[in-house]
Amino acid sequence: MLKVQGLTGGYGDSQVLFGIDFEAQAGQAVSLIGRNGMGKTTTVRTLMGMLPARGGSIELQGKVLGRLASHVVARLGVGLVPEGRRVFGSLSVEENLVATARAAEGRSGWSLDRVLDLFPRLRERRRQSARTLSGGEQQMLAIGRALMTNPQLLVLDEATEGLAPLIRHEIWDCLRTLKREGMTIVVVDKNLTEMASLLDRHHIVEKGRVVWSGTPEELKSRADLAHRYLGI
Ligand SMILES: Nc1ncnc2c1ncn2[C@@H]1O[C@H](COP(=O)(O)OP(=O)(O)OP(=O)(O)O)[C@@H](O)[C@H]1O
Repeated sequence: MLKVQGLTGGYGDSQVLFGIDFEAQAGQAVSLIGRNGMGKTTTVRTLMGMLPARGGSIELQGKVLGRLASHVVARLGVGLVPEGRRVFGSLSVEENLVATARAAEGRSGWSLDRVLDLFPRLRERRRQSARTLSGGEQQMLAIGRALMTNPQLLVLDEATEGLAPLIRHEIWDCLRTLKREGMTIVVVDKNLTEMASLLDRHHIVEKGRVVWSGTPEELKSRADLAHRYLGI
């Protein structure tokens, strides 16, 4: 479904990615983990076409991305839940969701009703402006908004950052539901224990490269890796 090989990139003169390799099979959930500043968000931005890939390749269902504009990447079926949520504060919950809606081509897709079924809290607050929502509710809205684009691949950058444990659990539950329904998911996150039951594979990013990949069980048995690359 998604295959990233030897991806290089960065900002202006500063190279951040030195050869990122990872893949997600259809229906799998995988992570990019690693300490701050190692290139996870830069990988996500490059994947989404927000930064140009300088070298290497990104393939989504056999189509080559990497030099496509972000709206084209979105149209090809990649939904982003960006770091910092970025909901439209002055719009209502419902307006935020409808703003990104795009019909699924030939698939039974996400509708406003289906997103509000997934997040009953958003249904209760559908007429409220997004800025009046709690952080957790804004995160749900950011996920709902990405779903409204009817993605085949959902990419979440620090979706649980700064949220209370109960809300984090709701978000992980929702991602498990989406995975059961066949969604392919890439998450950047720090909560290794909470992610374990969702993920098929972790990828550790260190200085712009994927230096290790394996299952959550394998990572758990390698205290040396957690210490060396994750600072725990
Ligand atoms: N807009 C930018 N312009 C220039 N350099 C940037 C920009 N954004 C990030 N960087 C640099 O790129 C490097 C990788 O940052 P990135 O945000 O990808 O790290 P990360 O692994 O996602 O960590 P974090 O958890 O802190 O977001 C860092 O050295 C950072 O300072």
